[in-house]
Parts: sequence; structure tokens; C-alpha cells
Amino acid sequence: MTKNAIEIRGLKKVYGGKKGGGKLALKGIDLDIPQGSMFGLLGPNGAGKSTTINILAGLVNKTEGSAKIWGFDIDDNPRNARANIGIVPQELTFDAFFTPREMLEVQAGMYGVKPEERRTEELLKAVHLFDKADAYSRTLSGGMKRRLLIAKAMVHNPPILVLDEPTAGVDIELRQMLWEYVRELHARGTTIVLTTHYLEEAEELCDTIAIINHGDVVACEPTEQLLKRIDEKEIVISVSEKLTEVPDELKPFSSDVRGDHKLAVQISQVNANVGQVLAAVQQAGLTITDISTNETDLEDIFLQLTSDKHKDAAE
Ligand SMILES: Nc1ncnc2c1ncn2[C@@H]1O[C@H](COP(=O)(O)OP(=O)(O)OP(=O)(O)O)[C@@H](O)[C@H]1O
Repeated sequence: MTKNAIEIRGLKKVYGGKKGGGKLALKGIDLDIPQGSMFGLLGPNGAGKSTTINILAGLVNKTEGSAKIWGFDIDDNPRNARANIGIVPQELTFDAFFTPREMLEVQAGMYGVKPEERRTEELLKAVHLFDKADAYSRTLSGGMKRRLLIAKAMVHNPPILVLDEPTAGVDIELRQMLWEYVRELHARGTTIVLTTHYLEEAEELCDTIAIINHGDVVACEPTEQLLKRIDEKEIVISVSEKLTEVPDELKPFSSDVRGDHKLAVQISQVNANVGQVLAAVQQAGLTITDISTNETDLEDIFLQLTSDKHKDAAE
């Protein structure tokens, strides 16, 4: 058995445009999602997250490349591949005339789960919908529908649960409840993959984060490691002297001259601290007139990771 719950190699997707001019949504990505991980697939709108998930779910046909789910190739062994994954889609799609209980029973039937092995009531209780078991699905709130979709994805007890943007339109209280259940599943050994465009969400929940942007994986590393990069700050130091180039004393830092009187220096916990930078400025004989800092946000990280300098490191 492979140690990866999901293994993606050279996965490419072009939407439409059989005669050329289609939309390149995935550029041939590689991605390993370790068994037992809580994995975040992070990226801005249109990055290619849903396309990746939908290919794994068998809802979108890939253009090139391969994917294995729990060791089963999605082309060679689609039944086994699908049996090992549960997917909670982004869209809340329902047959409004089924009750939650019926919906889970039908889904279990579709996966060939024998009646005596079904866990309909257990699942409804787990997602706090037992009291709605026999209500029409159309009467459920958005949050209830989302929870029902999680229960639906788990009817065949798959070792991998994928949640595509699970908190879109979900209030804070419900979000906590949802995460509580997801954490519980994870503690019981389920590999969890969630897509989000909120860094905070991935940061709070995931042990590993991959960042996807314009159809490319631009980073994939343990959350802690990634956050160190995000810890990066830019200090802008204004000086009275006119600057034409970065003084020698500041060359060990990643720095550049902005205008006639400003130096911008990038620092992170791992390479320097503010004190060292200020000491270097003074050693250079410059007179500081002002200092400001810019925290790096996710948008900056995307920009950094997609620039050529960082691209090599990420690959
Ligand atoms: N059915 C489709 N036909 C044509 N283009 C599509 C289709 N589905 C997605 N795309 C395009 O492919 C790219 C990737 O979309 P995808 O939905 O995978 O991104 P995403 O990261 O999931 O974004 P979001 O966070 O908005 O869901 C986007 O440019 C999108 O417009």
C-alpha cells in the first residue's frame, strides 16, 4: 500500500477548445497527499482547485496526466478509486424531495453498502441533523445542507474525505461545528483534504498546505514551514542622505533602493531581525528619518512564489 492517499502526476486540464484556444486550467501538476494528513489546497478564485477535485471525483475528464486514489489509478481502476474517496462538492445540489435519511440510504445503495452495514443514523447524529432526518431537504438551511453533504460523502466510510470550499456561506458557529466533526474524522484516521481561499482556515486546520495559482502548484510544504515564509516583512527605511545604490552594509539582506531616500529590506524570522537591519543602516553612516513595515499577506506570497526566483525553490 502506498503511503500517499492521493498521488497526482502531470495532471493537465484544458476546458473546451478541441480545435485550440481552450482554457488551460491545470498546467500539468504533481501533488502527493500523505495518508492521515489534514491537507489544505489553497489558492485564489480560478486557480484550479475545483478542477483538481472534480477530476478525482470523476466529474471532469483530465486532458493529460494521472491520479491515484489510495493506490488505485482513476483510469485503470475507477471503481476502487471512487470507493476510497468521499467528496463534498462546492455547490449545494440536492434532490429537494428526498429527506436526509432517504438521501443517505440512496447514496449508500449506490455505493453497494449492505443495509445492515449502513450508518445512516450515526451519520445524521454526527452532523447534528438527526432531528431533521425525515424533513424534506428543501426545508433545510444552507448550513444544514452543507452538513448533510458531508454525511452523504461519508456513507461508504471512505479513508479520504475531500471538502471543496466547505465554509462558503457558512456562519461562524456552524463552521466550528463542521470543523469539530472533520477533526473527529481525522482523529479516527480519515485523510482530510480541503480547498479554501482563506489562509487562516488552512492555517488553523491543516498540517500541510499546497498553494495552487494559475493552474500550477507553487508551494507544497508543512504549514509551519510555509508560515515562516509568510512571516516575511518588508521594512522601508527613509534616510536623509540621497541613495543611488544599496550600501555594502545592507547587501547581505534582500534589499533595494526606492526613490532617492528609501531603502526597502525584506526580513523573515529565519534570516534576520529588525535590529540587525537598523544596525547595518547605521554602520553605513545613514541617518534614519522614518521607518515603516509591511506585513506579507497571502497575495504577496502568491506573487513571490510565482516570480521566477521563487519558482525554482518551490519545484
Ligand atoms: N466548465 C468549465 N469550462 C471552461 N472553463 C472552466 C470550467 N470550469 C472551470 N473553468 C476555468 O478553469 C479555471 C480553474 O477553475 P477552478 O474552478 O478549478 O478554480 P478554483 O481554484 O476552484 O476557483 P474557485 O475558488 O473560484 O472555485 C478558471 O479559469 C475557470 O474559469
